[in-house]
Amino acid sequence: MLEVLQESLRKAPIVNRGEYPYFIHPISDGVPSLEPELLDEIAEHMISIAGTDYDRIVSIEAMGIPLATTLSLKTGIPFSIVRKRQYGLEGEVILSQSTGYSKGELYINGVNKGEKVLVVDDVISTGGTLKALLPALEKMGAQITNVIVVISRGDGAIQMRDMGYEIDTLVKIDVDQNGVSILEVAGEQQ
Ligand SMILES: O=P(O)(O)OC[C@H]1O[C@H](OP(=O)(O)OP(=O)(O)O)[C@H](O)[C@@H]1O
Ligand SMILES: Nc1nc2[nH]cnc2c(=O)[nH]1
Repeated sequence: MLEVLQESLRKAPIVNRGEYPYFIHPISDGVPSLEPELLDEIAEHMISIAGTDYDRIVSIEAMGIPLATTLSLKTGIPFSIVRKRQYGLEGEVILSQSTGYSKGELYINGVNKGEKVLVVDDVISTGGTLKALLPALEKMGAQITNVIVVISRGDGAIQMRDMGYEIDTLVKIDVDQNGVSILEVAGEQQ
């Protein structure tokens, strides 16, 4: 299951961002090369979880973009990207994002009241990004059908469950100076 993803994670190099051991991977960084085979495997798995009964795919710049694009091409469903840049359009919603290594503002445009949305992203770590985004989408009147994140590190997904949000993750990993260890793969018994 998810063999291409697992193989690529085993090869991921680590760099330090301050105290934070940061893994570098095609899905989370677009580096060194994002292969169609990997995008296809992930998008097919996401569709097997979420189906296609939603009006919009929502993801976050930068590395949500290839995931949302692949899903959109496969499903024919449009997507909106939550940006780190302000546009000042009517209805734009501003929220504060905090991750293990950065803080900043996010700007939501294009999500309409009453829409069913699928939220996808590349990584959940502290959960800071989704803790800000999911309540904001609900406040805008969106109905979140599924939230799917490719790579889970740390306990962000568990914290989100305690807040009442179920996050599907494809692979759970641990990261230290030596590399990535795969702890759990979706659909596989441990
Ligand atoms: O669970 P969290 O601690 O919030 O971390 C997860 C977030 O971190 C990454 O984004 P990043 O802000 O690094 O942006 P990028 O996609 O532009 O690299 C990732 O795409 C998530 O959005
Ligand atoms: N690429 C990458 N993205 C992340 N988002 C949260 N943690 C990480 C990490 O270690 N690497």
